[in-house]
Amino acid sequence: MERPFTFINSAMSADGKISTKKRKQVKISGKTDFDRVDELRASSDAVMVGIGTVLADDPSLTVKSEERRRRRVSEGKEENPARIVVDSKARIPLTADVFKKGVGKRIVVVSKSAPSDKVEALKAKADVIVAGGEEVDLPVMSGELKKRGIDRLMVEGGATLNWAMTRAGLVDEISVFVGNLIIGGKTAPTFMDGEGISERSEAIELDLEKCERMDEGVVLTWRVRSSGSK
Ligand SMILES: NC(=O)C1=CN([C@@H]2O[C@H](COP(=O)(O)OP(=O)(O)OC[C@H]3O[C@@H](n4cnc5c(N)ncnc54)[C@H](O)[C@@H]3O)[C@@H](O)[C@H]2O)C=CC1
Ligand SMILES: Nc1nc(O)c(N)c(N[C@@H]2O[C@H](COP(=O)(O)O)[C@@H](O)[C@H]2O)n1
Repeated sequence: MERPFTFINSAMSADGKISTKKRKQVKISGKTDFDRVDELRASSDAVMVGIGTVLADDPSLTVKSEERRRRRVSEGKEENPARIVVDSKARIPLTADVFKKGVGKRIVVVSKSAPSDKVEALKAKADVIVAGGEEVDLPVMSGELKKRGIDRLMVEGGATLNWAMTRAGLVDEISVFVGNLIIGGKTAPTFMDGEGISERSEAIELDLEKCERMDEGVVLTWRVRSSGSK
């Protein structure tokens, strides 16, 4: 099934953590990197996060630069890319910032196990896609997004969704800002959590595309070697 070109962008500490042991958001990126991320959002058709990120950070996922929002409008697009939350059980609060802030489409992807009253309530705020039985079926979701005209999809975490999307062969490219700090803590989320591998042969292979020094850190861009067919 056809799917969007999909890339993950994240910011991690030098020891691979993306937030604290209390799952509290930390500023890892510097000013230049936040600007790079804003451009990535502005040039995408959609920005996606998992429900864990919404519950932890309550992000708005909007394009911050007014100039970039204007550019999108001059190209016939909405000010912000579609904002997508992967949320099997429809746990997203109706008051989440992703609904409150900025103009543009919202999509919540739930599974059949989501309570129907909450799904109905969400329909007033977002386009609701149902994919999968217990948890969201990510390949089905990707196909549905493509059908809705999403050709370029940016995934902004968190740890569980990054792993699940990559393991499912749905990710083409990964960029990660590695900042000049150590967070530590064995329970702090890492760039990719999920189930992980037991053997080297199960590893997801990458090809390094670019390595640039930025702010007080570095941005690494990788191609995923054997991602699923588009
Ligand atoms: N530094 C950075 O760039 C970023 C850091 N974060 C941090 O990441 C943490 C949140 O990460 P997580 O708790 O791992 O949550 P997450 O944002 O990865 O969401 C995971 C949830 O998605 C749902 N889900 C639905 N279908 C799924 C499927 N098929 N496979 C996997 N998950 C599915 C599940 O409920 C799962 O618990 C927060 O602490 C946040 O601050 C989040 C985004 C970016
Ligand atoms: N790129 C990047 N660098 C950091 O240092 C970060 N802490 C994050 N966090 C991500 O940004 C989201 C916030 O988005 P809004 O500003 O609310 O639009 C947050 O949820 C993380 O996904 N990213």
